Amino acid sequence: MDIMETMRGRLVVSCQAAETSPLHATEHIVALARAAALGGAAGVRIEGVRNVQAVRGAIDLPIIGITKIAQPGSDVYITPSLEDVRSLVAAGADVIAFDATDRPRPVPVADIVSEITRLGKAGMADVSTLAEARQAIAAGADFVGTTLSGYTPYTAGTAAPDFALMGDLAQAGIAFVAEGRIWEPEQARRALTLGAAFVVVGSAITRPDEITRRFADALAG
Ligand SMILES: CC(=O)N[C@H](C=O)[C@@H](O)[C@H](O)[C@H](O)COP(=O)(O)O
Repeated sequence: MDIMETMRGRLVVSCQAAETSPLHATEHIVALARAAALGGAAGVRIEGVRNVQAVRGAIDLPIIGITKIAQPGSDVYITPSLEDVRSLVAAGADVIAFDATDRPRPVPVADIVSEITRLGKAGMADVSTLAEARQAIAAGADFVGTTLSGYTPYTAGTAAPDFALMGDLAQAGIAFVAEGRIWEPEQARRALTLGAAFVVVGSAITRPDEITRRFADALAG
């Protein structure tokens, strides 16, 4: 079956850990991915070539692969280069996600998309606005993710999750994935009713430090 169809209407879990997290090591990322698979995830989103390779060897689910590499003179850090695309594909990623925001970037979106297509993989454009989504689809991306809403200067402070953007994407007929700042199962369900192909949840499932802080802050009043 088409890789996208296996994830349609279902949950994909982003298994990532910041460099400062006690879960940063590859073995922990693999454990998080295994736990996601046990819990019923239809796919995982994994950062880093080494992590993608290790998770590929551990579970059978589709992998959305990304790198996060800071770029000099640019705020774009999700799969910024053609080399990142090639390494992620070689490591076993099924879908390559990349930053498609309208910010200065080392490599044009169209070139990233061409490389993903050349390698026979699906391209997921992480965007923050409807205009960026239109541009990414015009450049050949297979679908977009709402991943970066709230993270560009021009979307800072938007409601989380960005249901308005999801509604706009649906109305424009753009294939989209709901990702970013989803903390409740009810929000994930609502994203599907708005037309999301599938829903990606990260922090609320795989970042125990942030989950702890949420409870601790609630008690601190
Ligand atoms: C903005 C950015 O860099 N987002 C990253 C993209 O891969 C991850 O840090 C997020 O955890 C992921 O998108 C899932 O979102 P959330 O953790 O909010 O469920």
